Amino acid sequence: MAKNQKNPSICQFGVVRGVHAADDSGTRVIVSFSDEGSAQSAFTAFNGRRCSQLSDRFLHIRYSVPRPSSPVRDRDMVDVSLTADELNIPGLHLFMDFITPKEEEELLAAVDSRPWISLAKRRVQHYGYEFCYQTRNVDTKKFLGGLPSFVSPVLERISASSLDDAATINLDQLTVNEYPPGVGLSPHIDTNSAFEDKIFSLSLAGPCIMEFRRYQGGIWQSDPAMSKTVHEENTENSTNFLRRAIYLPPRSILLLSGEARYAWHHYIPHHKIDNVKDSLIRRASRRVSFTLRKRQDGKSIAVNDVLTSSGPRHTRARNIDASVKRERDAARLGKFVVDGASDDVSVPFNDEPDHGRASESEEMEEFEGNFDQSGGHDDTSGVVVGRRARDGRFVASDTGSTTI
Ligand SMILES: O=C(O)CCC(=O)C(=O)O
Ligand SMILES: [Fe+2]
Repeated sequence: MAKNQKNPSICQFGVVRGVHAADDSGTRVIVSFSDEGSAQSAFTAFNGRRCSQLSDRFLHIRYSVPRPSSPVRDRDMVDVSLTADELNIPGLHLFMDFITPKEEEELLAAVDSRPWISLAKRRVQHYGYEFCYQTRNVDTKKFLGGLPSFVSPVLERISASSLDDAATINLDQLTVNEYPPGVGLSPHIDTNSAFEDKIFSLSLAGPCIMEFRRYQGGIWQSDPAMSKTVHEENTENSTNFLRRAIYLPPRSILLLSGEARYAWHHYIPHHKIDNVKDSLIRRASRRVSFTLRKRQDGKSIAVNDVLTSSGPRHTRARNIDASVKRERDAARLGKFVVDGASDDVSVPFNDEPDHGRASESEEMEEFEGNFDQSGGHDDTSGVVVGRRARDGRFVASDTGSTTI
């Protein structure tokens, strides 16, 4: 903005560290000052005023300030892996481009032509068996019929894949989840007694990251002879856990089995933007996932399946028969033996976001939110919008300027 009589120059308010387009619309620009006072002065001078160089149109300005990084924020950061090898959780596999873009389109069209069930924050569809969110179990009385034909190509590909004994898995339950940007899933382990070992999750339409937590004290043993006494503990309040995260691009399929399925809680952070290898990647206008599972046939017994009580943050362990469970699980799956913690105590499955610490991506989301308020939402899903500098500041991808 040139200096003239009507419009002062932005440079007169302080050191400008960068000016760059906020998006492709050509109507929004980000000006980065070296300090907040300068931004505040520029805001006061320009906001709501006409701009002669823009045909006397009004300027609408908002500004954001990076939060200082704190120990809490550092703790919140977790490196996001791009491959299962890098993530290094036994039993977890990620296959890129499992389906083609055309197949993805067809799957989305198929579910969009069918009725969605609206939960608090996201929409779902169930096929095969209905999943009950109160009990976190399938309702065996509600057999909805075989899986629909639109999912057959996916099932065939799973069977034909090199996955361990994939051909023998008769997947019979499908949950379709649709997540708007900013909506994730709380930490949980899919109920043991409801589903068999292998759980597949196909990502469509947009990316997200999935995080994993393994509470300390547990060791995964494939040798049943190494059985130990299992004590119960509510892991919900424990902060003593390992964390890992992996990036799930659209058209990839994730397989959780063994340790990954039983010993690690998985969840999707409630982010609009994910920090992946120091790139900030915007979530799409939606992410749709197909979670494919095999219902337990009732012969296997699992214990400590967690039921959600009336309060969202309370869990209740259903102790069926720990010794039977240990034997069966050991024989069938290997054993997750825990010193001082039960193996299947899950944080309740609910649809509400975690109201915990703000994550470093959420800081960026506040910034992002400011632009959303000023209108003109563009769906630049999966687009790298910038990167996170070591000192915690957001750096835009095109100019390298620090935004305010
Ligand atoms: O959306 C996903 O990929 C995961 C869904 C999930 O974890 C579940 O339905 O249990
Ligand atoms: Fe799950």
